[in-house]
Formats: sequence, C-alpha cells, structure tokens
Amino acid sequence: MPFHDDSIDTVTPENALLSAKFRRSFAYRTVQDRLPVTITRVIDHLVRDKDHIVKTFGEYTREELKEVIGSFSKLKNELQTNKPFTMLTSDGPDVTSWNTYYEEETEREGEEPRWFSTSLLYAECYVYRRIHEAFELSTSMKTFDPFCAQKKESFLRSLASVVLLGDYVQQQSQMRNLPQLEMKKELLQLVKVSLWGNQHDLSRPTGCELPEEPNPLEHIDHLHEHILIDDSECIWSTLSAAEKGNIIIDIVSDNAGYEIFADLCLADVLCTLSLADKVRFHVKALPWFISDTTKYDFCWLLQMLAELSEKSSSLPALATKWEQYLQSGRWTVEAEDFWTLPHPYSRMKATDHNLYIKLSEATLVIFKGDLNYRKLVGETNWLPTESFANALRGFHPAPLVALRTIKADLICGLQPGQAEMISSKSHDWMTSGNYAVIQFDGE
Ligand SMILES: O=P(O)(O)OC[C@H]1O[C@](O)(CO)[C@@H](O)[C@@H]1O
Ligand SMILES: [Mn+2]
Repeated sequence: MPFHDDSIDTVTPENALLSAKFRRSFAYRTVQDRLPVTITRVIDHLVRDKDHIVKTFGEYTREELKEVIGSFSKLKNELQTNKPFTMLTSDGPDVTSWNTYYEEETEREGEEPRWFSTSLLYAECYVYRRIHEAFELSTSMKTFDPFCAQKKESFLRSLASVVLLGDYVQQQSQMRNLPQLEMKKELLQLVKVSLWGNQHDLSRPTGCELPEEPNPLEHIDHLHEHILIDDSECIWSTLSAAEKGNIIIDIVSDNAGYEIFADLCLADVLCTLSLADKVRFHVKALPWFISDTTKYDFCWLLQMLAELSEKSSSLPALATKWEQYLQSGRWTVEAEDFWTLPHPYSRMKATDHNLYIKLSEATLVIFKGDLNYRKLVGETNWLPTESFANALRGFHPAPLVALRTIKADLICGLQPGQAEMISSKSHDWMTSGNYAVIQFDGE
C-alpha cells in the first residue's frame, strides 16, 4: 500500500503521536488490518441478522438496512484507499464538537486528516463514530447498537467468574467494622479484580479469551508479577484519609459484561467499607470500541443478575442492592458526550469545562482500560521513563488512577531498564493485555 511516506521513520519516534504512518507499529497494523475487519464484521452481522432486525424494527427497515450496509462498504473503501476524513452530517448532539475537531486537526496537520497519517486515536474514534452515523442517518435504526449481541454473549461466557466473584462480594458485604489493615487488603484486592477485568474486551485482535483461571481472586494472584507499576497504596491512602460524608468516586468505565460487573463489585466494596459516599459511573453515549459499556448495557447487566438466581442467590441480592443505590442516587450512571469524542484528556478543560469541573469534585477518579489510558497520556510515544504526571499534560482535575491492562504500544512511568527487561521476557507485552499498570496522580 502506498500510503506511508518513506521519508518517515518506520518505527514511532520518541514523543510522536501514535500513527499508522509509522509502518512498524501497532497503529499501522490496526488501521491496515484490524479496523477493516471491524467494519466487515458489522456488515456480516447485519446481513446475517437481517430478518431478526426487520422483525424488531419493522418492514421499512429492510430498505434502510441496504443503505446502511452500503455506507459501511463505502467507509471501508475510504479507509483502504486512504481518503481524507469528512465532516459528520448527522444531527447528534456531539456533531459540532466532532466537526470542530476535524477543522482543528486539519489546521494542525496542514491538510485534511487521513487514515494513514493522522493519529491512531483520531482514526479509531472516527471509525466508530462513522459506524454510528450510518445508523443515525436512518429513520428506523437511529440508536441501533451493532455490537450489542456480542457484548451479551461475552457476559454469558464469563458467568463462572461472575458467580465466583458475586458470591465473594456478597459474603464480604456482611462483614462490618473490619480493622484498617483488613479493609485495605479487601479494597486493594477488588482494585486488582477490576484491573484484570479489563482483559475482557472484544476489540482485541483475537477477541476476548477468557483467563484459564475462572476464579478472579485466584487469577489476580497469578498475575501479581505482571503489574509493572503498582500505585494501589495511593488509592488506599487517598480514600482512608478522606473526610467521611462527601467522598465522591468517579469511575470512567470501559467494557461491558464481566469488566463492568467487576467495577460494580469494586464500587460495592467501596460503599460497604464506607470509603465512598457516592459513586458516579461514566459510560458511553454510543456504541464504542466494540465492547464499551452504554447505559443500555449497564441496565441489561442488572436485569440479568436479577434473573440469575439458579446460578447463585448472590447475584439477585447484589442486583437488588445496586438498584437501591441507583434509586437513592448513591450511585449514578452518566453518559457525557466527551467520552466518545476523539480528544485527549488534556483538552477536556477547554472542550468540556463542565465535565472537568464535575470531575474536580471527586475524591478519586478511576480510569478503566487501555483507551482511557491512551487519552490520558495524549496518545504519545513517551519515553517509558517519562513521569505519569508530566504525560498527563496538565490534566489534573482531582487525584486520579488508571487501571489499565496494556494493549497499545505506549507507556510511561517505568523505572530505567524496566521496559528492556520486560521486552526480553515477552516480545508482545505492550499489546497482549497480559501486563498491567495501576498508575496514580495526586497533583
Ligand atoms: O477496552 P480497552 O481496554 O480500552 O481496549 C481497547 C483497545 O483496543 C484496541 O483497539 C487494541 O486492542 C486499542 O486500540 C484500544 O486501546
Ligand atoms: Mn473498551
């Protein structure tokens, strides 16, 4: 393919934005191979499920489906022939922000953004927004989620882990007045369960492989050595020192199914231990990176748990408690548009000031997953030893922590020599999701 510029280094230079213009990079493989596969799979799903979709949305949808499928073939062709991006033409509430971003990037790059020259972050976000736009432009399928069935199936595949974790959390919630050391152990254990829950995402090249060890509490022990940076002590010190009564925790969620279940378990433990007075879950306003959680996915999960009594009585009990938390406002589920824009988080203050102010109210903001990490550190190929605080480039709304399994080739905050040491053990440690970080910033 003639889309790379031979004058540009083939590996991503230090401090450059990840981009498919660097041929020997994860970004190139993603744009060249993985994104077209994502589009093809959506087309296949629509073709295969046509009758079912028509039955759900009405006969009129049959014609519209043809148009939607046509627009995906066009999108795939635009990608594979490296056409310039275009402005969005649908009427979603985020369209102006997307188009402003397009203009800003055009100015910054000196030409219209293209698949094989812009940042990977922009290219990947743009593909998911264009997929949504095709539905939005229809009249009968405006809110259709083409990944919904996959998300549900993946949750059901992980039921064994869900039951084991649910039983444990339900049993622990009966225990009151734990000594401080026990509380800390309990909290950090659930932090790690939530961290490794991030292995469950469907946009991995091989799909979601379930861990061999179904018990999440055992699984975290096996992976102890794979946490390359572990700032979890800072989570404990921040929360245990916070003044009771107004401890707000924001969880900027990632994937639906098992991962969000693990996050809910973490939130449950935070409430039981009186380490959180309020938990706000931030989910996605539209289908995103295949498996990210939408409000629908969140509600579906609670409904499923309520119906799973034959698997374990803990699951309906947790569902009831969590519904109560939601009804009382102790927990909220919010879907701000900013999370499905392509901006790195250093641009949040200028782009969505209200969201930045809202996060500033928090005692701790927990960012889940790889994509959130990429946005936190600005999609930049930092020297692995660059500090996390610097990589955030001024994004310090409140104390924050990233719980990320590593799936894209960027990292910061490592010790000198650490990256080289891990590379010698595992050639694909940056993309396999088998290594992780718990990185805290308290500035
Ligand atoms: O669900 P997560 O942890 O954000 O991972 C999604 C990741 O999937 C990828 O597409 C790679 O597998 C990354 O680009 C992205 O960061
Ligand atoms: Mn995700």
